Amino acid sequence: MNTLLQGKNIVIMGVANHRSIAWGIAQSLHNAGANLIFTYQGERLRENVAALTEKLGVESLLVNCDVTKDEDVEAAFAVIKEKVGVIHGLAHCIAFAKTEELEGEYVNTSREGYALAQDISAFSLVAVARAARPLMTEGGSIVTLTYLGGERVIQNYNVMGVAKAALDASVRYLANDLGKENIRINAISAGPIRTLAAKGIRNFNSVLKEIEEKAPLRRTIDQSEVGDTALFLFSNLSRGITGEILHVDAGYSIMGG
Ligand SMILES: NC(=O)c1ccc[n+]([C@@H]2O[C@H](COP(=O)([O-])OP(=O)(O)OC[C@H]3O[C@@H](n4cnc5c(N)ncnc54)[C@H](O)[C@@H]3O)[C@@H](O)[C@H]2O)c1
Repeated sequence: MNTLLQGKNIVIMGVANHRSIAWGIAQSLHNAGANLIFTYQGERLRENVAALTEKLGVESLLVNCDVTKDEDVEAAFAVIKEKVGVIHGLAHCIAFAKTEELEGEYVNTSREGYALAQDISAFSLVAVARAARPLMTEGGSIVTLTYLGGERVIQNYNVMGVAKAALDASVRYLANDLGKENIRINAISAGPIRTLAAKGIRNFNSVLKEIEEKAPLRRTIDQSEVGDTALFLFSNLSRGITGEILHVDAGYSIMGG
C-alpha cells in the first residue's frame, strides 16, 4: 500500500475479467489509494465487473459504456460528472478486431474490418479524451495500452497493428491539444499477456515463447507490471511526461534480432 493516488478519482475502461490488463491497473491504483470508477462494455459484463470490484472492499461506481456509441460515451461521462464531479485520470484499455482479420496476410483486410478495428481500438481514445476533458478541471493523466505491432510488423497482428499505429499517433496529437490544461496522455506498450483479447491472435503461444527466449529479462510480463507503470503515469512522479510510449515488455522491443 502507498498513498501516491490518495484523493484521486480515476476512471478505468476495459475490465472484462480477472485477466484483463485493466484489472491489473485497477489493483495497483486501488493499492495507492485511488477512488476508482469502472466502465464496462454492455450490460452483459456488469455482473463480472461487479463481482471483481467487490473484492476491492470499497463501493465503486460502475457505468455502462460501449465506445462505438456516442450516446453511451456522453451518458457515461454525464453520470460520472454527476456522481464524482472532478476526475484526475482515465485508463483506456479497449481494443477489438474480428478474429478473421488477425490471421493470414494484412493485404486481405476488409474495408469493414479495418474501420471496426480503428473505431474501437483507436478512435475511442479520442472520443473518451474529449468526454473526460471537462471533468479534468484539476489537470489529469490519461493512459492507453498499445503494442509493438503498431511500430513493427508482427505476424497475424495485422489490422490491429495499424489501429495501434493510429492510437500511438493519437496519443501525440492529444498530448499537444490537452497539455495546456495540464492533462497528460501516455501509452504503455505492454508485452504479450494471455487475456481474452489475446485469444483472438493466432500463434499467441509462440509469441510468448519468443519473448521468454529473446527479451533481455528472458521472461514475459504480467498485469501487475503494467499496473504499476500505470500507477507511475497517473501519479505526480511522472508530471513531466506526456505524449510518450513506454514499453513494459521485459526489454523485448530493443532487440534487433
Ligand atoms: N494482452 C496483450 O498481450 C496486450 C498487449 C499489449 C496491449 N494490449 C492492449 O491492452 C488493452 C486491453 O486488452 P486485454 O489484453 O486486457 O484484453 P481484455 O479482453 O481483457 O480487454 C479488452 C477490453 O476491451 C473492451 N471492449 C472491446 N470492445 C469494446 C467496446 N465497443 N466498448 C467498450 N469496451 C470494449 C472489452 O469489453 C474488454 O474489457 C487492449 O487495448 C489491448 O490491445 C494487450
